[in-house]
Amino acid sequence: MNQEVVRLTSVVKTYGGERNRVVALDGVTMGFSRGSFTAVMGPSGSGKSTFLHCAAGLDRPTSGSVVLDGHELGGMSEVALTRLRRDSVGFVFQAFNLLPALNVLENVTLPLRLAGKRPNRAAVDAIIERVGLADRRKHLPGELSGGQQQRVAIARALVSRPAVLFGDEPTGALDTQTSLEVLGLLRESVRFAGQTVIMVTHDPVAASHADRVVFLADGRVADELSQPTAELVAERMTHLGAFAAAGVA
Ligand SMILES: Nc1ncnc2c1ncn2[C@@H]1O[C@H](COP(=O)(O)OP(=O)(O)OP(=O)(O)O)[C@@H](O)[C@H]1O
Repeated sequence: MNQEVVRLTSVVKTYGGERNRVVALDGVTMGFSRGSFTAVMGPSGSGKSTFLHCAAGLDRPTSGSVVLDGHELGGMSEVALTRLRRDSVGFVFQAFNLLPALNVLENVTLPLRLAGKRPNRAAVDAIIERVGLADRRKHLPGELSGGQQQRVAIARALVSRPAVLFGDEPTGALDTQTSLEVLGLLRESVRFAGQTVIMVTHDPVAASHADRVVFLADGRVADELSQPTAELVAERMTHLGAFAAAGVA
């Protein structure tokens, strides 16, 4: 089934006023099917974060439409939007954003408890097991490695069974080996649990774990790659001037 979970149509997002207008997204049209893993790449300032915020209902486009999990976000009230984000969206950031005084189990179940839902013990245990932290359930974040903390954040994002998991540089703070573990976990959640993942990254190796890479440049979709390899992704990025501009290549 190739049902779309997120669709952006002609999305424009501008910041500033008459005199200092910045066009962050300049007519982006893009769909994401259920159970797909997409990486979003592009040079610095190309609109990746803005895209993520608009697609996830954290920010409203200036014009155009965003449909998330069957809901057109345009006409929704703030309350309805908050509820939709809570029920349909999971987030994983570069910074793990765990609560330091809560243990693994408490951090993972926090979104459910905040939503007034009683956590299903078996389901929570299963997700903690899936991220490989069954023997760390009572540990505090400060007692875990960076990779383990990010795995807690992923478990927390997945526990409410979101329609989409959004990642904003989820491996940005991790070393190469730990990044691979975290990417493997995301890949697994797509392959075996049918999770939809949309991840912004600067790293061609991270992007190569996705099914598809979408390249943004100047707020527009500049290119797309299916079944990417790190080499092909790096080559496309070089074409977009990303690495040259960043002084990487
Ligand atoms: N709150 C804001 N106010 C004004 N301009 C903004 C704001 N947020 C982003 N921009 C501008 O919009 C454009 C796109 O920014 P965005 O952060 O989406 O890019 P990005 O691709 O995520 O960049 P990076 O890779 O450096 O994080 C940039 O020119 C940026 O300066």
